[in-house]
Amino acid sequence: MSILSLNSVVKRFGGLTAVNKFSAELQPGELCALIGPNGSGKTTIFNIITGVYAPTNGKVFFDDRDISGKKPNEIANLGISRTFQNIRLFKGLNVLENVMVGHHLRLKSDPISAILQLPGYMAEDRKMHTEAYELLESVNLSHLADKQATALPYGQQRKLEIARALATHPKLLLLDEPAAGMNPQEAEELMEFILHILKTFDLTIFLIEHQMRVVMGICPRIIVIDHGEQIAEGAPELIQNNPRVIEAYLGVTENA
Ligand SMILES: Nc1ncnc2c1ncn2[C@@H]1O[C@H](COP(=O)(O)OP(=O)(O)OP(=O)(O)O)[C@@H](O)[C@H]1O
Repeated sequence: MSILSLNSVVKRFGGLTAVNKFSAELQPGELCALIGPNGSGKTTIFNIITGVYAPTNGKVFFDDRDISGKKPNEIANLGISRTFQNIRLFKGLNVLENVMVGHHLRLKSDPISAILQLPGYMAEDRKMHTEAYELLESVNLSHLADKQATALPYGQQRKLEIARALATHPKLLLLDEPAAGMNPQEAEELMEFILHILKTFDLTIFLIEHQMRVVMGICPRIIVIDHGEQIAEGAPELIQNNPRVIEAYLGVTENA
């Protein structure tokens, strides 16, 4: 049974069709890439999966449940988490606190309990603190727990963003260009990091990435989109040699 299923999804912005009858299935535990030229509709697909946009047509199923057009917080609560193209860490918070913000999404106590620091809230807060630290340990970032998040080297900030997304205990993690702006050494470390969290957290990962070295290096399956339509799907060697892909994408924008 697939964990994510997109059935003939269409998204129009006025006269522009950003996504056109796009269908795809992800199996539990998969690491699958979504690639395509700039403006081909990749982020729009992530925005539809996470409820930022409702599809104009078509359906999205997660864990066999129809999530098309549901609100972002409902979808996050069902177990989908994401990172963004641009880093969105909280300035003024340290590394541990940034992860705790992710944990806060799962808090059961109401805001009044938090303001009055009632025992129930305090116990939850302590638990969250411990969990956030354990999460940092499991991704080898705990030595940075008290550092200002935005003062970290670029590659570490990217990892921290992913760690924060994991704090909500997602089943499906969407990574939007995690290697953007990374040098080869940082990209190499990111690849190891992604493989590590895939195993450790029992995840399914859907990854948008322009760095072909990263995509071809770690993703057993790749979906290619052009002008909002799926043009190819398969293992890296098949994708690399697919004439439609070469014409649409690889020959034009490959920057790895
Ligand atoms: N909110 C919006 N309103 C109008 N047009 C939009 C909106 N969001 C995206 N688009 C358009 O939809 C098309 C697909 O954009 P999208 O950002 O999904 O592409 P992408 O493949 O993620 O591109 P990139 O690789 O450059 O990030 C583009 O033509 C874009 O300009």
